[in-house]
This record gives sequence, structure tokens and C-alpha cells, in this order.
Amino acid sequence: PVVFPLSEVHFRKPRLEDGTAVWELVRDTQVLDLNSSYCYLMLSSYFQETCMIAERHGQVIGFVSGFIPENRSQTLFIWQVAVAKSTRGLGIGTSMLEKLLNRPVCQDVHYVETTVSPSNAPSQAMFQRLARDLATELKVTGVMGTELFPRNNHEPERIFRIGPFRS
Ligand SMILES: CC(=O)NCC[C@H](N)C(=O)O
Repeated sequence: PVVFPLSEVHFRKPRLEDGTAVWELVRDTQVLDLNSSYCYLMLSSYFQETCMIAERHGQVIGFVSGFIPENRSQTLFIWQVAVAKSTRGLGIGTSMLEKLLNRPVCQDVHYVETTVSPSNAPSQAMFQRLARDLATELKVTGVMGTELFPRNNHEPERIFRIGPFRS
């Protein structure tokens, strides 16, 4: 993996034109669920306030998708966090999450919820770090079991809840 300062990374809202690059980034992680390319176009347009792009030298190296559930305005649900394999371990994932939480749309957010599969240790560590940085707790509040997925061919998804913060 390459090493470079985060100051070389540009964080911004996604645009429609990022759709394919995001689809390729998620595909290349080989651990996340690859949604349809159309889904990433939707996220990059209708959910751009709660999504984040990280880019360096014009290359998309990170992506976060999320939304605020319409009936739970104090919670930001983080859907996917994707970081290019070659740029892992530099804190890009944590930076995307913290910058996303600093957006005006998240000014009343006091909880983050997300799901992480048991085999995704880097993602679990990233959320534990986020809880520490926010001086709050991470709790496992539930799980989406394998039986919920077609042909049982998906790992369970443990539901994490981080908060309260900024209360
Ligand atoms: C935080 C995160 O990336 N969760 C992944 C959930 C699921 N496996 C997916 O890839 O959408």
C-alpha cells in the first residue's frame, strides 16, 4: 500500500458522474455487497448530502453512502464505507465519516447506525475508532441473520449503534 498525508485527499459530495467510479471501487473491495450501477447513480444524486467521496489525483479512493431514516431524524445510517485497497490504514474511512457528520444535514444527529459482517475486521475497527473519537459507546443492538438473504449465501450483518454524541 502507498502512504501519503490526508492533506492530499479531497473530500466532497458525490456527483452523478462519479457513479461508475464508485461502482468500480465497491466492486474492487471484494468484501462489500456490490449494488447496481444505477443504485450508485441514485446515491450520487438523491442522497448526495449524506454520501461522501474521497479522491486523490483525480482518482476516487473512498466512498461512504448513508441516509437519515425519515422517522429517526437523530440517526445517520451508514450504508457502505469503501476505501481502495491500496490506500487502507491511513484513516480515510474515519475521515470520511467524521466529515460527513460535520455537514449541516447532520447537525441534529446524535447516533450513527450501521451493519458490519463478522469477517470485516477493518470496518469493525473503524467504527470502534469513530465511537472513541466521538467520546461515546458502540453497542451491537441486533443482527440481520443469514436466513434473511436469498439461499442463505450472505454473512450475518451485525447492527452497530454509536452514540449518543453531541447531545
Ligand atoms: C459499513 C459497511 O460498509 N457495511 C456494509 C454492509 C453491507 N455488507 C454492504 O456491503 O452494503
